[in-house]
Amino acid sequence: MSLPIETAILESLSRVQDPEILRPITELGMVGQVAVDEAGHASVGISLTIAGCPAARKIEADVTAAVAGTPGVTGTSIDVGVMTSEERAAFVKLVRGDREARPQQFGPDSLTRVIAVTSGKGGVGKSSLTAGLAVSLAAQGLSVGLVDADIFGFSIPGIMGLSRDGQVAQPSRVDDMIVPPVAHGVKVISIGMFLGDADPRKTAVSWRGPMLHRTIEQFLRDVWFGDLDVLLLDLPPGTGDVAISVGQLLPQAEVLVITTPQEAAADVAVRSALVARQTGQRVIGVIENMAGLVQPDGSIIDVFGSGGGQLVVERLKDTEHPDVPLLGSVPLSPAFREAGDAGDPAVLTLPDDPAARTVRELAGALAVSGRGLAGRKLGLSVR
Ligand SMILES: Nc1ncnc2c1ncn2[C@@H]1O[C@H](COP(=O)(O)OP(=O)(O)OP(=O)(O)O)[C@@H](O)[C@H]1O
Repeated sequence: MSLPIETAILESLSRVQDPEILRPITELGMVGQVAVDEAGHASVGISLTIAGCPAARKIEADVTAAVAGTPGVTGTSIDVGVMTSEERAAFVKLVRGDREARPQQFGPDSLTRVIAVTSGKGGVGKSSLTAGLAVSLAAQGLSVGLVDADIFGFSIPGIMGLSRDGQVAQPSRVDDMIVPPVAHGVKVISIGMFLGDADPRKTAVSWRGPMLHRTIEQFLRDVWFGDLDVLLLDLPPGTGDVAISVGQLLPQAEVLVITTPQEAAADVAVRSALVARQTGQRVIGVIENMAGLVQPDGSIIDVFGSGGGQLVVERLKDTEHPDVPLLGSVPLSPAFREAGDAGDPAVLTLPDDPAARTVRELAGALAVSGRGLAGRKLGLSVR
């Protein structure tokens, strides 16, 4: 016996996801009346959270395609409306859960693995590798968030393709819930998204410590990330206020240290790792970036020398921390840089590029290394 056509339409709509929340619109209270006349013409009502929300056009197009593609439907009319304030409040509660019961999204009891990426010097490729790891982890099916905590030097929107010609994607606001834009399957938040109409290429953020702390706190508290497998943070280079705030707010975070092969970069990278340790965070390894450039004839030029990654590892090892692995060495690659500058992460667009391949392999190793559940509260109770 075939399903009533209205049920079949709902079944089709259950495969339409809200592009920011990443859940089916049928679960989010966004589908209203579904009616089909005798000729097979379907009329479907959908309710969006706010008028003109960035995701609206995509939702409408996906709904139209899903309804039109349902067997038996001969025509479609989609009625797009906006939720009432009560419906919106119910939506926020459904998505975010009871806020009072869960005030801190990434507290020590959270099951999300938090990885902060640090470096000593600027320009060593920390943001590029953080973005590459995030995109690769998402491509492996994990639910991934990315916080650009490099407030003064934010570059994540550009690398993730969320900033084009001075226009940065904005988060949606549903009541007091801030919904981050999604790029390449990763939920991304950056101070660059809160500059209003200002062109981020010509705008500087110059804040002192308390303001920086509040911003990071707000990113972690008020931005809705949903249940993440992994949250990556792109820290500013060095050992400043943000690194200390992140250490205080996320003492359970694991820390990845990025360095170049130069000794001068290695020295400062060690210092930023030591600050992370002082706040209780665990250094899970070192990645050397901008290592040997492979020439067309197969020979390798060590533009930035060699050995910096190993040097950082040796200096971070002591009796209390005997295992600090050198997780990998990412070669210099002009194509990797061009892809990042264009906002098209090389890990997706350049499968054979040696740098992109190494970053994907590093993400694969991180995904299986997990931080484990030993010694952690799981929030379970015996009834
Ligand atoms: N392996 C690589 N090969 C070639 N270019 C690279 C590589 N890694 C990064 N780059 C390029 O180097 C430049 C600096 O990288 P990125 O912005 O990621 O550094 P950063 O350490 O985050 O700097 P800052 O902390 O100062 O923002 C970018 O143009 C990036 O595309």
